[in-house]
Amino acid sequence: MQTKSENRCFGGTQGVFTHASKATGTDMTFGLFLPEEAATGPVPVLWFLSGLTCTHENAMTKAGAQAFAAQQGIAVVFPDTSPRGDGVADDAAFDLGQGAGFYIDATQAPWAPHFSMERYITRDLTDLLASEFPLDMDRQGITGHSMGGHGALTLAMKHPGRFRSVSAFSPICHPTQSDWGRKQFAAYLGGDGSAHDATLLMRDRGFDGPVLVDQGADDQFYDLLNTGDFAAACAARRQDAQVRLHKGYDHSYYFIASFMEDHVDFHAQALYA
Ligand SMILES: N[C@@H](CCC(=O)N[C@@H](CSC=O)C(=O)NCC(=O)O)C(=O)O
Repeated sequence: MQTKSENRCFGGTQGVFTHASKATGTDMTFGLFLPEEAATGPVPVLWFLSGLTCTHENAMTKAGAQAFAAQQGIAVVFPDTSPRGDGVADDAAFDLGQGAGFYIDATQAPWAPHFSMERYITRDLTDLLASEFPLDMDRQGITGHSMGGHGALTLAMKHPGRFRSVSAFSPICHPTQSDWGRKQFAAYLGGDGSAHDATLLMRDRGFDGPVLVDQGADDQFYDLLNTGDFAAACAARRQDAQVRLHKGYDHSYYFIASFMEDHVDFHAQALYA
């Protein structure tokens, strides 16, 4: 692992690191905010999975999570959204290929050799964080935005027992019924992505912990997200969940930053219970 940068931030440190990943077969970059408390012992960790076109940097610099994470004594990890590089497959469209890994493991050419983002997050980066940083991996929460909200909800339900709490900002909630999902599952998996659909996972499995979803009512991508389907699946399952619609807010990081405090506090409540 290589340290790319470290900056003092709200009494803690915002770092950026690169490491070789077996899952992707590439070097990967991530950001990690460590609060002051990490100097004296392991702290809980909150994952932030970013959306289409993002690197590790968007949420790290625009979401405003560090101030609230510092107040709660929680670390925040900001992974990249896909493998990258000249030898890695890509597509001209912004919603496929580099910057659009969808947090699944591709099985189809040309994506399969490098696009294993579920394995990257849940094995490689998890193992690295546990071995290199003062993090309490028994206390993990996960959140994300849009494609990253899909990643947070689906990884939480597909890996029971790993995350104590899950939240999402403007998540892609029902990708098998959306152009943000069908196209990518067809390319990466060669077909149906039902096993990676938050609404279907909620209907069939649910989550053993609290769920929080925030959605802007004036989101320009609203029709691609299907928030109502996820809310209905939560209701049918009687899931411990809040799904909130906020008038006037769009899909941007201004929306995320506006509700970040609520999300960090929501996770802190579960992580310190
Ligand atoms: N370029 C695209 C829109 C891309 C976009 O809005 N990406 C969002 C995530 S969308 C779902 O995953 C994002 O987070 N962008 C980065 C940012 O810093 O805002 C288009 O033109 O439609």
